[in-house]
Amino acid sequence: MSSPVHRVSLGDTWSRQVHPDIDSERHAQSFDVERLTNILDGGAQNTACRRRVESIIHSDPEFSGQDNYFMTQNERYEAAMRKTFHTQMLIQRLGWSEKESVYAHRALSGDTVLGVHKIFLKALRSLGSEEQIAKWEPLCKTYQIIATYAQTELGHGTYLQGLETEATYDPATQEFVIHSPTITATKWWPGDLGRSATHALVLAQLICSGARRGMHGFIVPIRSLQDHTPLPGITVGDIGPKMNFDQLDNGFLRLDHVRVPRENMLNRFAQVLPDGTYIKLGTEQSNYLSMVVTRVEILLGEILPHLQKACVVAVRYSVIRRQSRLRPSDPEAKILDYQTQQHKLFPPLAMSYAFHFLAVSILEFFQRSYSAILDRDFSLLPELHALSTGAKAMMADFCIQGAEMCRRACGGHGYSKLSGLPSLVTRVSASSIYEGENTVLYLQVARLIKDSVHQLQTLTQSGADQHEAWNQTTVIHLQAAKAHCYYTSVKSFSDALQKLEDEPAIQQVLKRLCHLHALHGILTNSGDFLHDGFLSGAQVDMVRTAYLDLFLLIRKDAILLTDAFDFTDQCLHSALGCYDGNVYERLFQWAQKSPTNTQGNPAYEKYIRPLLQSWRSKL
Ligand SMILES: CCCCCCCCCC(=O)SCCNC(=O)CCNC(=O)[C@H](O)C(C)(C)COP(=O)(O)OP(=O)(O)OC[C@H]1O[C@@H](n2cnc3c(N)ncnc32)[C@H](O)[C@@H]1OP(=O)(O)O
Ligand SMILES: Cc1cc2nc3c(=O)[nH]c(=O)nc-3n(C[C@H](O)[C@H](O)[C@H](O)COP(=O)(O)OP(=O)(O)OC[C@H]3O[C@@H](n4cnc5c(N)ncnc54)[C@H](O)[C@@H]3O)c2cc1C
Repeated sequence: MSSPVHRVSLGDTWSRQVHPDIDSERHAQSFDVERLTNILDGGAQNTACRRRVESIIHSDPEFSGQDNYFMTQNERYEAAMRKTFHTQMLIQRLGWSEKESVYAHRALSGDTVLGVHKIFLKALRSLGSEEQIAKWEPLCKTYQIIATYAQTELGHGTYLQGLETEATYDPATQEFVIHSPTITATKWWPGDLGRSATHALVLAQLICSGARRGMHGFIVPIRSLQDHTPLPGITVGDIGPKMNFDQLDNGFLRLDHVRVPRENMLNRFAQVLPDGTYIKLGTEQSNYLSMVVTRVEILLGEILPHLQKACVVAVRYSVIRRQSRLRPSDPEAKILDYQTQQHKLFPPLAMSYAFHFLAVSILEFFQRSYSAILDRDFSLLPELHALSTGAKAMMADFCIQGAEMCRRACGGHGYSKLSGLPSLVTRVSASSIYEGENTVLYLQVARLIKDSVHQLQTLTQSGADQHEAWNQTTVIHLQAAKAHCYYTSVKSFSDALQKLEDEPAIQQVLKRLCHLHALHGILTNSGDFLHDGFLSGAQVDMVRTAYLDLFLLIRKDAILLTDAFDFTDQCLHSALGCYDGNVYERLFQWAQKSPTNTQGNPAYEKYIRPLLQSWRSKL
């Protein structure tokens, strides 16, 4: 079967010939892959639009990422900035919409920068007044300024009430004096801050009329728009090498009594009048809204694609890799035919779909409730906060675990950067931390849950201090929150399947994944189900049997289920995961490009040759 006509191949020697071992997996199609792709995209028009964008991106050498694996941090940053620049030029020249720029980001596998500039823009729209949006939004959208979101400090990331950066109002000049009073007040981590941003939304403790008013956002110029040098009172730089995100200049920022006009405090939910009078227009947590917005948006845009791509690479590789024999008389087996390999890969594959439908349902809830919240009707904010924090924590956890399982399922070649899997694992690993550390976010959800409350009440009634009682029950709260979040992922998957009545073949295939996802959740937590008598041992055995029986049905559709994500080979950037399955030829050819093979051996003359000769000196 030839590649689908829309597919943008790597265009190298092996793209023209599909390996028979993967070709055979695409012959007996039990469902229409193209229709499933359309469902994942939210409609056939979106699929067509996405592919047009991908075709433009992949046909332009400016966007090539083929040398990424061999680059230094500096080279990665410059290459990512080049792609970001050219993407912005394309958007301006072709008049691309927000949707098309999202598709461009996907095509480039997030190998761009200025992502936090977009977070600044969302925070401006959430926390800024209409006047402030009217002033700063055009400057942002046309990149007349480059902004970052500077909340986390060296000393605090989770506990926002502990942030030390101060914004003291001076009624004499109607300015805020923004200052980093201690070393731990240094802003630390904000993306695009280290070398790119000209402005920062600095989250600081507001002090006015002699009182501390909590965390508010202040737009602070940090670099000259003429020559990009730091402005007076600003110390700024890059925080150094990280586990991944090499292309991103996460930075540090110290402010030495930097003055900004009163109009630079984002004032949708609070105002400071010229005389310093503070007027609260929202709740204590209104200024936390920007984090809710980002948590909802990164589910589909940043976190989930890493798991989906890891599944595509590992499943495709698992029908090419043959190792050992199922029976002595058989040819070597495709490793995907081993039950243990299915046990490694099918739960993450099922999660890749479950989390897609969960994230879509949360995005829909967000779109229904956001405008009301902006109008200061906060009735839906607690639910939105609980949903977004729970989903972000759970999806981050399972995408990290699942991507790592996919990497380990590919043996030695999964350890090679050329597989694309180590980069997926180390990049998605950040998602358990950014936009809120997972444990802390789960505990935000746990406020909703019965058993843990019972324990809390027992402790409080026995005289324990309320805060100590909370701390002494947080492990059980965490378990309850995780169970609750997993349940919501099964429920939203099941609800989504109800809407597929007119696609029976797709509904049936996805129903198997939904059942697998649910049964996997029970099996990995069977102790809890046995503990409170919800299931007997015999019933857990039935769960295991049903779980393993599903493998046989899912196995025949596995390649098609990964094809449906419709990632291009360039986007996967993997010698193991290309559509055509020619793994070994690509691994060998890509390795030749490594500088270790093209720049000679610097150690030979200095060390290897003397070492090889050293025995002579003993004679
Ligand atoms: C290339 C792109 C790469 C991907 C993007 C990377 C970008 C990364 C950007 C960042 O990382 S920005 C920094 C993100 N930092 C955080 O998310 C900080 C996490 N910490 C918090 O969210 C809060 O400090 C925490 C919820 C942990 C505690 O809040 P509080 O210290 O105010 O105390 P508390 O837990 O008692 O919450 C007080 C009330 O606020 C409510 N609340 C807390 N957070 C809220 C929220 N976000 N929205 C609405 N309500 C919220 C909370 O439910 C509670 O309501 P109730 O009293 O009615 O129960
Ligand atoms: C790649 C990346 C990009 C980032 N980008 C940005 C950005 O653009 N802008 C920005 O402002 N920040 C950014 N951050 C910072 C990020 O938001 C913080 O690191 C995150 O909020 C966690 O805070 P922390 O690092 O201080 O960890 P801590 O809060 O110190 O957490 C450390 C440990 O303490 C535990 N802990 C903390 N509080 C509690 C509690 N109340 N109860 C129980 N346990 C607790 C946590 O569970 C965790 O195990 C980024 C971080 C990364 C890794």
